[in-house]
Amino acid sequence: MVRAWYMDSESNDQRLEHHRNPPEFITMDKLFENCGVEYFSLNAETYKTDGILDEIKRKRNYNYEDEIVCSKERLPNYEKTLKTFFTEHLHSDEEIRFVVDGSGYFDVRDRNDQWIRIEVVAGDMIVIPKGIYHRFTLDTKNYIIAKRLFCGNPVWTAFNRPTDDMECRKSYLEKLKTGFATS
Ligand SMILES: CSCCC(=O)C(=O)O
Ligand SMILES: [Fe+2]
Repeated sequence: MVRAWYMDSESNDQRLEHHRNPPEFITMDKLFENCGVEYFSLNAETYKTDGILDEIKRKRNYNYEDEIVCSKERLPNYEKTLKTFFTEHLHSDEEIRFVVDGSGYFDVRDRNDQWIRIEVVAGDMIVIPKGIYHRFTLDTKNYIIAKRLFCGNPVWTAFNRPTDDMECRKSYLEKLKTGFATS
């Protein structure tokens, strides 16, 4: 079961859970309403044949797919790349990740600029909207494999905060006011 919670403001080890005291969880429905992050629960054992991932890809036009392995042995420039992932940034396209093995945390800024930590494990798929500030970290197990989906030719460019003049940022802020359309 996917979990998401508001983070404390401690700056110790980013790989720890960082709950507030007492913990404050948020459901995936509320997360979508709050900041437009979408969540799909898939079956990591059967996704190749059960048709659910295929249907999401078809409906949303995700015609590009590859796989990223984050582990000390297999991620090129391990330390540096993880640092880049954890630097607060946004993209001009959605960031779509489907976890097939391992686990990690996606942190997103809610509409009040508070960090929400989303714990992802095998079977979890999240869609981080374009223009939202976010970051990623491994947890203490230091291992995740995720499929990266994309509409068209992938662009992974990260724009570090602050980058508030970008069109995608402005349209994201507009959606915060008008609401996120359900797909
Ligand atoms: C779980 S995917 C690893 C992180 C990543 O690809 C990203 O932040 O862009
Ligand atoms: Fe990102």
